[in-house]
Amino acid sequence: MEIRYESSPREVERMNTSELRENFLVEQVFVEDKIQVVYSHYERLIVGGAKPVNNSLTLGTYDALKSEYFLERRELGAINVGGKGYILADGQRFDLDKLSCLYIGKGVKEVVFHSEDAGNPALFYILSAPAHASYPTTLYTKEQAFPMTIGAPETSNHRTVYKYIHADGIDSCQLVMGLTILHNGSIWNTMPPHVHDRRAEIYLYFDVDPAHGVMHFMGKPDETRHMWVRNHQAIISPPWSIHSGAGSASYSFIWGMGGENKDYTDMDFVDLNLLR
Ligand SMILES: O=C[C@H](O)[C@@H](O)CC(=O)C(=O)O
Ligand SMILES: [Zn+2]
Repeated sequence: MEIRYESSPREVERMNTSELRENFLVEQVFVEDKIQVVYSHYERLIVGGAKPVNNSLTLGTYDALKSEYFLERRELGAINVGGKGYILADGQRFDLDKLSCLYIGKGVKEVVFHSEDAGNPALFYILSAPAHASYPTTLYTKEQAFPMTIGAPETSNHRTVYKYIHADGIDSCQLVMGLTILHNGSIWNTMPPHVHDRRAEIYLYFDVDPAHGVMHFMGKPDETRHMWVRNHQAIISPPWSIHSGAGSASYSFIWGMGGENKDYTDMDFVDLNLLR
């Protein structure tokens, strides 16, 4: 498991492209027949992916956690961005079509990821946060996820937001998770941008055409930086940073957070005149 430490706004101001990418971009989330994870010291979020193809994949624990099993002191959300699959949580089976989300609570000892069809494997995106209590393991399909359409074609940010794990959705300790689908022809996510110093956020870009990409913007609103991001890559966004992107074509992304509250609407919007 790779460990990523925090960087201060002062450090980020001085980073060049490769330093920004080393600190904030996760280049490979899905590796065939592996569970791949990165431990971020921002809110101690663990981000990663499980891509079972020829075998099922069991979520083991990691040295850095000093725990008997992964979810001993953690909770986890998994969203499938690939073909049909299922997850066994202590033996109980949950089927996940593309864009279904499974929340797995603290205390579940065995988590196993399966694909239905090796020819079209499931891609389980994983986000996990420390947890102090156990909430029920719960599945939401995309249809259950409170779709909300925002933005407009005129501003190239027309998009539908699906909220799965949050204050009014699936219960959790601190994990918040959902996804956003850009409408055809719209390219901007989270524009106008916002910050929420109470929560760190992690993005996974998906359904990005391989011939295209997304320019992702981060940094303090008056000190922005950018990174070119491809399909199935993740971005770690510090609490003080904006997180926004413009694609060379439409795309989708999963957003997930941990921190002080689970209130999706708690965002401090940035006046576009103040961006630098
Ligand atoms: O804090 C919330 C997250 O940044 C995302 O929900 C924003 C988003 O999906 C969007 O505006 O497109
Ligand atoms: Zn946000």
